[in-house]
Amino acid sequence: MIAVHTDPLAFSATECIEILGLVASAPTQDAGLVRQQRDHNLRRADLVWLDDVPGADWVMGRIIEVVRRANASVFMFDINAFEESPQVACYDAAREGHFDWHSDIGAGPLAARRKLTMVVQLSDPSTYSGGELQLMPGAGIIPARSEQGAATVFPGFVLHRVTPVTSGMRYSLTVWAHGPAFR
Ligand SMILES: O=C(O)CCC(=O)C(=O)O
Ligand SMILES: [Fe+2]
Repeated sequence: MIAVHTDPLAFSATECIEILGLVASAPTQDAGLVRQQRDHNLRRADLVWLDDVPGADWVMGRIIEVVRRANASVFMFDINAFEESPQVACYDAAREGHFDWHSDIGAGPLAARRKLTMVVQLSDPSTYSGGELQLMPGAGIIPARSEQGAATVFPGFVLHRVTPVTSGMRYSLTVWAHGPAFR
């Protein structure tokens, strides 16, 4: 099975800039983990839930299209819903923004139903350093593509992390697709 799929043109640079503009005026909340635990050693990022952002409906439409395409061509998982709001995270060098190794499938009622994760790179990679999304589907580490608008899609059980941002700010959009348990 291919464990990590990239759609390099999921969003255009212009669209990413538009999303960042919408999010800039929305209130943030300190990023929690699955089940709302907060462990700053594991994750440091500010979060905006896209469902709370006026004018962002079109983003969900695109997300559904990109995830459906990736699932139909690569994963063929049984997926039936997007049950959590997409989130935009900001990892800031001033806070050593990062997210240590984790998988996205958790014990909560929603997190337990996560099947696919999609992460979209919203920032121009020339505007920050560090902040690399890395995946470990097997023994080795696979770096995600970092181009603005590129989407990385992977099963929610795959270990991944974001290395500390050392300069600038990195914004990402994360969404989960849900369905019945793997079997
Ligand atoms: O920001 C990223 O690249 C990854 C975010 C992530 O892993 C998560 O929200 O679970
Ligand atoms: Fe994650």
